[in-house]
Amino acid sequence: MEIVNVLSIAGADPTGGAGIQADLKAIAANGGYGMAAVTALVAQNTCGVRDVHVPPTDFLAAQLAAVSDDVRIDAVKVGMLGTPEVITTVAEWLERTRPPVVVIDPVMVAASGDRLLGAEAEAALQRILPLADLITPNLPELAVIAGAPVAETWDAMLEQAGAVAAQHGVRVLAKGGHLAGPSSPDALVDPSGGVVAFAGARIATGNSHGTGCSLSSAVATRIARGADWATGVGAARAWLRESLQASDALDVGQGSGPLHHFAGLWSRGAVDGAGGTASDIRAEWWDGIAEVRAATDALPFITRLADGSLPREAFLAYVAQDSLYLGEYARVLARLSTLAPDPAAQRFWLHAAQGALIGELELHRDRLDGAPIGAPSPTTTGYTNHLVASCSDEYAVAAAAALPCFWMYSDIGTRLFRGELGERACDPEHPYAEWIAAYDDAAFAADTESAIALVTELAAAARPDLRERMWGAFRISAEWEHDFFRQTAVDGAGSARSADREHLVPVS
Ligand SMILES: Nc1ncnc2c1ncn2[C@@H]1O[C@H](COP(=O)(O)OP(=O)(O)OP(=O)(O)O)[C@@H](O)[C@H]1O
Ligand SMILES: Cc1ncc(COP(=O)(O)O)c(N)n1
Repeated sequence: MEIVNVLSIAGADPTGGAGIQADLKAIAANGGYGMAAVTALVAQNTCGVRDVHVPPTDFLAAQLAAVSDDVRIDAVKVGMLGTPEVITTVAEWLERTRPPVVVIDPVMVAASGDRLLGAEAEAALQRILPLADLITPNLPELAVIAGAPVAETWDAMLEQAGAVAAQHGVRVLAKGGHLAGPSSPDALVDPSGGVVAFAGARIATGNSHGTGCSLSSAVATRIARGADWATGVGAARAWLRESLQASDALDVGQGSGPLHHFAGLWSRGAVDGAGGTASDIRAEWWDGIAEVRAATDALPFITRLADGSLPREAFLAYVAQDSLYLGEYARVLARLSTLAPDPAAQRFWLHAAQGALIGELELHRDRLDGAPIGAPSPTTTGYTNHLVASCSDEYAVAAAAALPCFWMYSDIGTRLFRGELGERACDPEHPYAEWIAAYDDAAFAADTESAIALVTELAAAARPDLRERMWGAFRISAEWEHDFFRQTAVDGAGSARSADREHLVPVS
């Protein structure tokens, strides 16, 4: 989905709880790109308003033109307007630019009781309201617009909202935050009289500075993203309630503190869980198994494969276990294909499963000449059991478990072929020259890159707990890769499990 651009036209709150500062946070938290043109600078904090400076309206007009001359605007939220001149400036700009979504929060009085709209501007407000798709008055603001006493009951609130909606031809979200009682319901009323009620228990907190600003920005963003009005208001309210519920976790000021705009996002992992990009994860995971890789390089099986001194029996024992392993690995890869959520990943794993089966057949037929393979060793069984068990977790974990087989094998194979693990490996007379050459398979290298990209992209998009399980499964598989190479490299000093020693050929 295209990221929507949402412009707030409102006053400023240097403590960040209301006005444009709250709007920008609310827009971001609800999935939009936030922009702000400032109508008034307000010297305020959580305890109250100290001073208001309204810059010349020419300058406001210049800000608005600077935005609309350059940027596609998907929605506008209008907050504090302050003076009749500001109202006229914004109204003229709205008439000229006709943004697709306009939400006006007719801010008049701060929660602290300080006026944010001059009495003389209340009349001018009537001019701008019809330019809105939705207005979001609280009860005192609704009363001023309706020219009636403040509604004290839900029914009175609905009646006033209905009258205002019909008079100005706009939807009205009448906010019940100021109603007495244990609930804080809102009502979305359209000009033809339709009402959608939103119930909600009142949240016990003294920190509700900026709820109105934040709600109207959230609704504008949700609508710009394609929600219908009832759904958009519902989603914005759900987010607001979550943020209000968490507001006591902040420690901002002595008075009525702000909402915790990002409480939900943070708890779902956007900050501490941010694990970086796929390429960060690639580097981190590869570094994370550096010790296992170094230990694998140093195994007698690898060093003696490289220098050509590996006994034939040990080599064949390895081939037999590898063949057994690949048969099971192919099943795991095929299972990954059935778990994959998209066709590209589904195809990739199926292709990899087929590659593993072909590898198994070739090993069996060409290297072992059809001789009996025997049973899987405890190490082979342990490794494949780990892969199978990972398939009982989420797809991403199973995919992470399958990765070291590609990655470590391809890495060792390439370095072996290039002589980086011993120059003798480059000698055409090397007893395993043909085997070593087969390691340098471009198609396997390409598949390895695809597997790394697939898994690290999954990890980058994963929730923190899932990413941690992925890393755990990956790390354990890397250990098994090491053990798998080690099992045929027993030097008689008990470096492998005794059961492995019994049916594998020691190298010494
Ligand atoms: N204590 C509360 N518990 C649950 N919801 C609340 C509470 N206070 C306000 N709300 C909700 O917050 C939104 C804003 O309502 P409110 O009536 O407070 O508007 P407002 O007065 O314009 O806000 P502001 O505090 O920014 O001036 C509404 O959706 C309302 O239902
Ligand atoms: C710039 C600006 N705009 C709006 C409000 C209203 O918010 P609240 O009623 O929560 O103080 C505010 N205090 N400051």
